[in-house]
Amino acid sequence: MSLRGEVAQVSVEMETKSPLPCPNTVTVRRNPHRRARPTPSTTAPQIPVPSSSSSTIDRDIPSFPIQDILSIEIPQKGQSPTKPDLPSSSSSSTDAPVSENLRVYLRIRPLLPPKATVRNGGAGEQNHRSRAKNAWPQNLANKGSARDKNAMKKSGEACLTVNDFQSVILSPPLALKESKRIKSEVYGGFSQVFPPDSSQGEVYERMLKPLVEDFLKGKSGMLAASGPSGSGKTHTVFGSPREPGMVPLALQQIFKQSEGNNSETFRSFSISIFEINSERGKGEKAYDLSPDGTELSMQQSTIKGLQEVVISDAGQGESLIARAMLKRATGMTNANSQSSRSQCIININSVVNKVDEVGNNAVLTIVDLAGAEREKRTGNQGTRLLESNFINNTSMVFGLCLRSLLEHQKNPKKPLQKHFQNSLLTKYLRDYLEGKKRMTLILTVRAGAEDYLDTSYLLKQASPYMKIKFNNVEESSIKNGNKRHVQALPRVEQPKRMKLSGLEAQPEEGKCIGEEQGLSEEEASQIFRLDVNENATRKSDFPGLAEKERNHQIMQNFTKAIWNVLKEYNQKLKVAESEIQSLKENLTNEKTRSLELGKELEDLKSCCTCSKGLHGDASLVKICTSSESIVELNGSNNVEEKDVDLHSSSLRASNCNDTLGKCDSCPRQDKYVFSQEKGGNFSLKLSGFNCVDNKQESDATESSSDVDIRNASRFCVENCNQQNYQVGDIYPKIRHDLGDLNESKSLGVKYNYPDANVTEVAISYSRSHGIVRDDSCSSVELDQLLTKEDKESWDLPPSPKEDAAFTQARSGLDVLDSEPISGTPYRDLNLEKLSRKPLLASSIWPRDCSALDVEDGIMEPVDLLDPPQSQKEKVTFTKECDADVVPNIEPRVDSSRKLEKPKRRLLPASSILVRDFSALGVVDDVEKPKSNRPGRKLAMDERKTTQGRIALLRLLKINPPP
Ligand SMILES: Nc1ncnc2c1ncn2[C@@H]1O[C@H](COP(=O)(O)OP(=O)(O)OP(=O)(O)O)[C@@H](O)[C@H]1O
Repeated sequence: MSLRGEVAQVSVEMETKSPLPCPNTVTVRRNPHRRARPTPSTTAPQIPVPSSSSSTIDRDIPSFPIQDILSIEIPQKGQSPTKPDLPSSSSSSTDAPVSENLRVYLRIRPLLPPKATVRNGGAGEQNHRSRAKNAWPQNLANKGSARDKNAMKKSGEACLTVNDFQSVILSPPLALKESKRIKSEVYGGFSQVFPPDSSQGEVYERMLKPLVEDFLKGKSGMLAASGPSGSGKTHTVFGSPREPGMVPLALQQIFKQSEGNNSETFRSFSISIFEINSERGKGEKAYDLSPDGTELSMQQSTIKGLQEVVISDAGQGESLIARAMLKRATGMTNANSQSSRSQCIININSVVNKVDEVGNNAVLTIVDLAGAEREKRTGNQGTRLLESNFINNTSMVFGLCLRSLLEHQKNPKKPLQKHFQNSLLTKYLRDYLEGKKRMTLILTVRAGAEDYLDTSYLLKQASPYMKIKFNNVEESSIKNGNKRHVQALPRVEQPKRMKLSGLEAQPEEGKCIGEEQGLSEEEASQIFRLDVNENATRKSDFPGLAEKERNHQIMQNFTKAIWNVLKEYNQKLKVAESEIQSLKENLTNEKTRSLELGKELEDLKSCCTCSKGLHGDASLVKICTSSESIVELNGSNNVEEKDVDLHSSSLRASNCNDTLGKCDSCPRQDKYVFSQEKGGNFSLKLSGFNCVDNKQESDATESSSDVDIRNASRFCVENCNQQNYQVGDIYPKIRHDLGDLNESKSLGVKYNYPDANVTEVAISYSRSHGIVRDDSCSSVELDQLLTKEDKESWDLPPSPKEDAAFTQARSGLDVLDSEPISGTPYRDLNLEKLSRKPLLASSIWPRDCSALDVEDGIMEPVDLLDPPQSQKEKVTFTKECDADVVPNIEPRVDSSRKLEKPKRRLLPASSILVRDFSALGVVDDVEKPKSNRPGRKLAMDERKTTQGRIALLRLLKINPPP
């Protein structure tokens, strides 16, 4: 086809397909076989396209980001091509919210350390070389193919090369290329890519200067540096003395520019700087890095207690920053010898005070994020690893917030996730992360082959961020004259403003605040004075700020004072608590002690009352004698003391738990039965005694209540051991003629109550008539009470244990008084009176005999088993009368009991009996043996020979009977 023919065809096609008028000039390609790319625009920037000669190099590049390139804002004529998207704050004059894209910058850290650079022939030369090495496509476009190959060889060391001022090419290392077939990728859309040889000044000019300019116009903004560990974030933000970073450069510009401002406008600046870190990975904490900084707290998105230090020139600001950097948490890792372990936030605050109106506050925030770390790369372990987790987590949350914002902006139906809640940093930067305020990101990367993974991850993660838009509410508010934005700055707690009118106002203010805080006037004024002094030392050229600062200090001092007061109270409270605790313990101890004492008392009482012998709580009732005799009640205080008619009376007591009973089985009513009733009462019934002697039963039974025991060798008192009741002591009323009773004495007989643990002992015997004892008493127990001689003389089975056993048994005896062999002497004792006064157990023989007094004609008791030493008369009597009968027991006197001297005590019958006998001097009459064993009788006779008898025997020897 001829050229003319081609042109004609094109013309026809255009006429038929396009309704638009035909352009004046039409370019027709000579080579029709090649598809022409759509021409975006005649004014499109000259995008350098790699020539075909570089096809071998770009073989692996998957696709050229043509769409991204096409979406780039086309710079207007005259605009610097290196600033394609620099914001123009004055561009928008409408009242609608200013919407702009998030600016993302990329800075590549040089591969070689700066020192090496210097050694290799100077920074300028090296920078040139570095640029030549990495800045693509300039290298390829400008140099020859041989040099290109060389460059590529060298670039084998680097994974990242600059594609153009807005894009980079990420090439995997050879190993990965071959094994995983990973291809090179182009990442574009950056606001600006800073090649490794970019200076700090360049970066500042392109990246931060526009923000600072806006800041000076009252617009807040934020720059955040993000990237892997050791990629140069801190270097970019703070720099070094030789290469000052963004913050110092910004400060310089701020003060330089504000100097030339309108004199009507007072502008003051302050700096606050703090860090957020996590000690050992546990929780996040914020610390103020300013000179007097302490730990900070955060409420919602507001940091509380953060100090704002007023600065009047850049130098002040720089030195403040330098000091803060010394306080910042850093650590050594394989990736960075001085790796930041915290997120650092610097706020440069600007307060504009115009003469007639309150100006707009603006904040320029610069954030140096701690770099994301891979364990393999950093070699972190232990605490460092925990810190890494915190750092990575914060980076992740930061990224999630931006992603969520992007998705929400793409599809407004998708709710904006509240990822910001997951870290302090994102909480603090909430407004920025929710697209309400302008934000700028700078990504720093290392271009080394070993950094491929880190770099790739960062680029992949960050490349969508560029599409995020900010609806700059703040800016539109300013334009509308709306001052709400001042409140919209949540970062630093605004101190309360206070109105002052000269010096006179000072004490008033102090007082007022004191009242407010609940402090005394003196304290308040003192604090206020302190505050004023402190304030006075501060350099402040700006009255508004000075006032603000002063008020802030006042509040701070008050807070401290209150804190101290609270601390003191807290300490006092603790002391009081500990005192209460100790008192409680004492109380518990005392209670326990009193319980124990109570128990002891109970035990003692029960011991004293011998109540155990009768079913637990039951009282022991002792009957000593017949209707004329004494009724003694042992034990329970609940026993109502009454006059007792032994034949019909009953004693009542509460607390008796056992079943009452009556000894119905007893055939005779001459026995005293102690029994208990159901319902807690007990009663004492006089039922007489059922005293029978095995051999003289008939005599005993027939003799009714008057038992003549003269012929009885043994009297057995029947123990009515019915099921639920016990016979207490049963003492037969033994009536005998005094003259018939030659010798008698009382001993204890051990009663063994089967249902009770305690035994009671009461024995009465008359030498001449035998023994009165309980049938139920085991022979062993009885044996323990009696001596061998007794047994022999009384015809009892011999005991293997003899005296020792007796002594042993004696020690545990609870003894009831023995029944006296009553007779005339009894009547001498004013029995009527005695019978109306029952004795307590403690006064009963043998335990308390020693304590008995002789009063009202009552004879003193003689404890035959344990005679008191003081009573010689009785002891003597016993010896004289019963030297061979009475068990050889050493008298034992309980000294503790001696102390108690009851006034009037009832005498045990036994003692009376003994006394009576001693008085009667009836020794010889004992010679009438009642034993039914002749041999024994003889032996006794031999032993008990009296003088009369000896004389009689002599006579018989001299004159033997025929
Ligand atoms: N553009 C640069 N030019 C020269 N030196 C640089 C550059 N970027 C970084 N460095 C040097 O690299 C080292 C590590 O940089 P820097 O501490 O800023 O890394 P970082 O990203 O802050 O690391 P981290 O997250 O662990 O704190 C420093 O010694 C710094 O001087």
